[in-house]
Amino acid sequence: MTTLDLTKLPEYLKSQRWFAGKAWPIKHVTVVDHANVSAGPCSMSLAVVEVMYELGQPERYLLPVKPSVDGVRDALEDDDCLRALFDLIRDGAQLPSASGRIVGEWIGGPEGLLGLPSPLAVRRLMVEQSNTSIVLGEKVIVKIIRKLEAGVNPEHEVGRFLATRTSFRATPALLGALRLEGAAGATLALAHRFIPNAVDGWKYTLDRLRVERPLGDTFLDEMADLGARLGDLHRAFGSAPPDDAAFVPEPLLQEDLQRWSASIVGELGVTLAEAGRLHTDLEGRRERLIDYAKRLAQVSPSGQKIRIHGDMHLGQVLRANDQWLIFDFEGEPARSFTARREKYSPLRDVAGMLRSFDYAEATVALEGGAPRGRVGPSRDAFLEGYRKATLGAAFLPADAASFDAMLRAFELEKLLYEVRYEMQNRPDWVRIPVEALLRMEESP
Ligand SMILES: Nc1ncnc2c1ncn2[C@@H]1O[C@H](COP(=O)(O)OP(=O)(O)O)[C@@H](O)[C@H]1O
Ligand SMILES: O=P(O)(O)O[C@H]1O[C@H](CO)[C@@H](O[C@H]2O[C@H](CO)[C@@H](O)[C@H](O)[C@H]2O)[C@H](O)[C@H]1O
Repeated sequence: MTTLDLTKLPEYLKSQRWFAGKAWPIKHVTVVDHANVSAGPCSMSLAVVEVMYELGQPERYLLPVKPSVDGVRDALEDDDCLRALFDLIRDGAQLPSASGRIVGEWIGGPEGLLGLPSPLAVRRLMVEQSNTSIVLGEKVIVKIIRKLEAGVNPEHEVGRFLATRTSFRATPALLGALRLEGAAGATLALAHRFIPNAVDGWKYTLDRLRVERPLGDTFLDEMADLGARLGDLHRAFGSAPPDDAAFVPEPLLQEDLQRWSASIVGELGVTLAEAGRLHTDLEGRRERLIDYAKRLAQVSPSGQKIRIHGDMHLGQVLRANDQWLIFDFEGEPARSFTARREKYSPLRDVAGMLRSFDYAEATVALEGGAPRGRVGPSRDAFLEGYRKATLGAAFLPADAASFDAMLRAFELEKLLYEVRYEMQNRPDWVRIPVEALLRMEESP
């Protein structure tokens, strides 16, 4: 590639919202692969750059760039280039790159293209996100992934599995993807069906908590529905056939419970070491919390490990036409792709959503002193909906005591993740999971 001035890249990267390494001195940036795309008025290069830091692990980013007098210009500012990217996906195109190839994949069939206006109107999504999403013709949403990870992208893999191998439709359907194959291989972009007039579950719940005290029956019914949709999702994962090694359920073994328990104990150590200095009330509570994690290893194993959502919270569901849709199957951003693709107990997703109810209530309480202690019925309704939808499912633990001990341990695991996530990203919010940790310690 000739148009990319490498000396300008560190400064350029540091000015981008999606660049994760703003705090670290950059040693150098190299281009590890690139492909030139020329389509009508758009001429751009899809470059994969590797950022080496003075300290720490290197990171890779996708840079769709155009020639510019300043050295670098983001090609995603150009509507024609956004259309050209979508065309690569829709046409199942193949393009050579310097050391591999770019491959478009369309799984939406001819019906996925129905109603797409021509020319395609382009709208950028104005939300805080670590990728760049655009809406095309109000029918398709394309997420261009900025920070690239090695290995199989779970959102791509899960989207394809749900769309092609299951009847689960409570999700915006995956329509296609753009991949880079070769040594620097990665998923570069994903296209999903766009859901117009959708509100995300976090905003939806906050709005209800702000006006309804106590929460009304309609809201509780909606929470039961949400639990049922998560149950349906788990049933879809649990239905994977034996020829699908990445998805087929596996028996849950004692060693899984021991490994997960040990990992939570380890996370407890790391988290308390980091958070304990600022939140001294956490100090001295370690032993009781360790107990919750250790109880997981003592559960007698039953049920299965299946693929799960992995980062379930209210921001990962959409409310549209009085229905819930579950989306964003990326998993927890702090974990590697390999870790995010591991089969796990589905109760981990249930625990994630329960934590989100606590977050919602705490947020509204902080805004205006609305009373706490109102989300218990939502929690119960959600669990009831989940239990009904998964009655008799092979992936669930065989008895209620195991269900409760596992759920509690996974809530603790999520809480510890949240403490670390908030310390790094939103220090003002860290009190929410810290207080929940303290409450957990007090309960029987
Ligand atoms: N299929 C969709 N239909 C409508 N809105 C969507 C759809 N997918 C995502 N969104 C909106 O875009 C936002 C960002 O999408 P998301 O996939 O979470 O991106 P990121 O992984 O970069 O955070 C979501 O919070 C949601 O509001
Ligand atoms: O960016 P992602 O959506 O993949 O998830 C990360 O960020 C979430 C915050 O946006 C974080 O969720 C935590 O905060 C939510 C409220 O903003 C709350 O509903 C969740 O329960 C809480 O875990 C998520 O953990 C993190 O992975």
